[in-house]
Amino acid sequence: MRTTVSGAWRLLVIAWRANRRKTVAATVLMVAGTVGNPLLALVMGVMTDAVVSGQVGAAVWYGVAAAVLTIVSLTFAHFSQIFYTELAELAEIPVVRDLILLSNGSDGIEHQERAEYADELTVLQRESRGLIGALESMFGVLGLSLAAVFTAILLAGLNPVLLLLPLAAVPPLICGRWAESRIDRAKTDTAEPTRAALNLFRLSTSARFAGELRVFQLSDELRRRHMREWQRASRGLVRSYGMAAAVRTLGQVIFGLAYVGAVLLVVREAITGRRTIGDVVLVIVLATQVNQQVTAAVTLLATLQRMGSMLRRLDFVRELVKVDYPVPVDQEPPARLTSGIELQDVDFTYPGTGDPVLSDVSLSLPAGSSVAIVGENGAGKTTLVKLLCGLYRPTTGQILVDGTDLRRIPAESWRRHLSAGFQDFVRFELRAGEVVGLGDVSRMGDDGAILGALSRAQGGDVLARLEHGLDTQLGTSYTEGTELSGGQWQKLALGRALMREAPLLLVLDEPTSALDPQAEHRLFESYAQQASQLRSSTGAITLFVSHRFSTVRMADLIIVLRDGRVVESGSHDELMRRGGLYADLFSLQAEAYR
Ligand SMILES: Nc1ncnc2c1ncn2[C@@H]1O[C@H](COP(=O)(O)OP(=O)(O)OP(=O)(O)O)[C@@H](O)[C@H]1O
Repeated sequence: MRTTVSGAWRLLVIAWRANRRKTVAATVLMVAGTVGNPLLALVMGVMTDAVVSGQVGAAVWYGVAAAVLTIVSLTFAHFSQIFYTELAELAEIPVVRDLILLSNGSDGIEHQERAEYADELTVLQRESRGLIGALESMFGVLGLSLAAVFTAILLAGLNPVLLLLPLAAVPPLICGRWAESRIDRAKTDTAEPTRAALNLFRLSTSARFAGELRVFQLSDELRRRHMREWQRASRGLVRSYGMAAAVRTLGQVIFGLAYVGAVLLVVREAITGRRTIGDVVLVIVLATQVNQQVTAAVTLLATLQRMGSMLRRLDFVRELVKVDYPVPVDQEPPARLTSGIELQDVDFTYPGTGDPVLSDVSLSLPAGSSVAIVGENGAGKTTLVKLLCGLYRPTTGQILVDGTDLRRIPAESWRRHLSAGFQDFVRFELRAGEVVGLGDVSRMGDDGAILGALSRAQGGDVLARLEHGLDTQLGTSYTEGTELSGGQWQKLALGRALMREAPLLLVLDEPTSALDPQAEHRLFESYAQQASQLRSSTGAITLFVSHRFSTVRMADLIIVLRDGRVVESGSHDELMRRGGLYADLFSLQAEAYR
């Protein structure tokens, strides 16, 4: 019950914040519409008595009143609907905004690895569309509560025993609530197969994967898997819907028996002359209305309960993404790096997994240096990059930025001083200028800055081929959209990474994997020039991950990772002289290119 009441209250607050005038109008119309019903029953009762006793004039007036009340009941609820549908559209915005913020607005991304978070988010995304129905229910319940009070007063006036009639409404209510919780539980239990099925659906319908799916003839296999997951989810849901329907029917049957009893009671009193025919009409109409009120209340309360659960889920996810800060977050990043970034005895294990991915990593990245990280697949390179970006926190050990624990620097501030290009970059389907400009939102409209970043990213050739230059709409989601090759998309992503001209740390995690070796080489040469300027202005560190040793050798410091541990570090010449893993890998690749 608490979920329903608090859900209704929160909905009212959401509606009020969305638009006060419309909230008041919707409430007044809805209340007037529903309260008209019990009044109509009263008028019909007295009208019947007037007819029976031959008072023609009074009977006509009562008839007119009954007609007016009927029109009010029928139309006001309808007009109210116009207001709350509009309200719901407005109210949905903050809820959706909350969902987006919860998915992407938190400091780290640990929570996104957690299954319970993903499950809750799946249900939330599905349920958030139910806001229109929920607002309707909230106003409906408001009107029904008032109507129920009126009805109870009228019934008590006839015979206090009839007050038991609204009480008979309790079993259907309890049954309805139980049914709704059962459905809610089933939704949580089936969130995982639902998510898997949706992912498979997206995979099967996205143009991006179409080529691979065709070549490997995977469409049947994906369809089979999709069907299996969907059936797994549906089985659980259908079972719960069936049980819920049976229990709801049981509640209605109990009420039906009470209804018949109430009518018989007043009919018997009328036969003995203690009640008028009008009273019989009144009780028949009122009892019918109580039945309608109860049926409506069960449905409306179920919707409200569902929305209450959704809002509670939102709170749960909000709690989940909250980071507890073991140290005070009270430092700002330096304006320029003087000593650099140091990792001290850093261990890291992904949340929910057992094996450490990084162990005992101690490193010093000097201010103004370019650093390359190399290692085999799965060695932990990307993980190290994510720790430096503050997307995860070390499980033990610490990262110091010019001597300050990174945990003491607010994530927001640190990110303002970072820039990054990732291997799995995002293909934003926007205008070309925006795709690059997103790297520094404050200068998104600055074509000069965008062109500068693109030229540093060696992306001038991509722009030259676009019909409307920076204004070209990209992506296949648009009729007019131009599709780019993987390497062209990557050059724009690189441009995005180079939009911020004075970051303290620039991270390039295999940002050139889709480029040919010459393009990658040219890019890093050009970047090396820029880096030397940055070195003197901000002491920036450039950290890049690459499997191409012709690029790696240009770095001031090369770090070699193996199984999450640093096995070697030094300049190219030092590492070659040492003749260890780096020298082996370098020679192997040089051989292959010969
Ligand atoms: N989100 C995650 N949750 C759990 N384990 C993960 C996650 N991401 C990576 N791992 C594991 O951490 C290890 C290191 O992965 P990481 O991506 O850091 O390697 P990498 O050196 O960048 O590899 P590659 O060269 O293939 O990109 C791998 O064993 C991987 O399975």
